[in-house]
Amino acid sequence: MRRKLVVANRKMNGSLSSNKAFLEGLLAGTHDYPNADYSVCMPHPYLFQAEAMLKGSPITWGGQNMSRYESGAYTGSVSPGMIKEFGCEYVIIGHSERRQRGHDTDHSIGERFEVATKVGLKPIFCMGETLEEYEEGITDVVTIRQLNAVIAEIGVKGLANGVLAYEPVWAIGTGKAASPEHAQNILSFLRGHIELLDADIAESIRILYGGSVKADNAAKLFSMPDIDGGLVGGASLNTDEFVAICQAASNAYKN
Ligand SMILES: O=C(CO)COP(=O)(O)O
Repeated sequence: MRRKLVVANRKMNGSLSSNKAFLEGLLAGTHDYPNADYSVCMPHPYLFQAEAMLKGSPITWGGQNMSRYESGAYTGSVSPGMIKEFGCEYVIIGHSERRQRGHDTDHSIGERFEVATKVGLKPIFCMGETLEEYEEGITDVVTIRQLNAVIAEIGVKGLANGVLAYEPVWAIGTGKAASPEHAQNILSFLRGHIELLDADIAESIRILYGGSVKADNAAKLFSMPDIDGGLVGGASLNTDEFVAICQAASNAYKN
């Protein structure tokens, strides 16, 4: 059975003092829920703080994006190696908030997946359809296009170095999570696609759901067989709510 993974995507939120309170609360609050994995993706300036507070604990940390280049004249960008130097386990790539503003394309995200793994980071690769695409009924076409762009870059076996996340754009920050059945259908479809290429990778890879995951819907979402955890935005800004989501993940594994 795959262990559930719950990742906080704190987006562009926090401060040294509020992060400290959150991380302390998370360390204490998840102590009794050892049956799932937890990670916190912070804005780059706070990675040093995450490392200082979480090193040696079961909770890992990660970045929210990175350049696809190793170094050079890219003002304002942060390289994979820099993120790795702060002890990160993960880096989010392909988030819709970056795709939508035209920063990231299917191809450049595939490249990021590859360079992240080269420095030992595990990419959390996000896919998902817009509301228009959902209403058109082409969620499968869109997510497979996004997934195939990464597979084209790294090969199906390369997926083993990362985590996948299905995040329908219409569910992000709206309070309208996908139904557990819809999320399960899409995750099962994506896993089935991978299975055609490599059954072992399909069986072992973790696929998360993201989009308005809250304390009150987490247990139902995590009870679905193909949902291996959550990528949590807004609810990760409230320590108690995020800990409740972690508890749901830990309980789902035990059940
Ligand atoms: O974008 C998300 C995580 O990456 C989800 O955000 P919300 O949980 O705020 O909907």
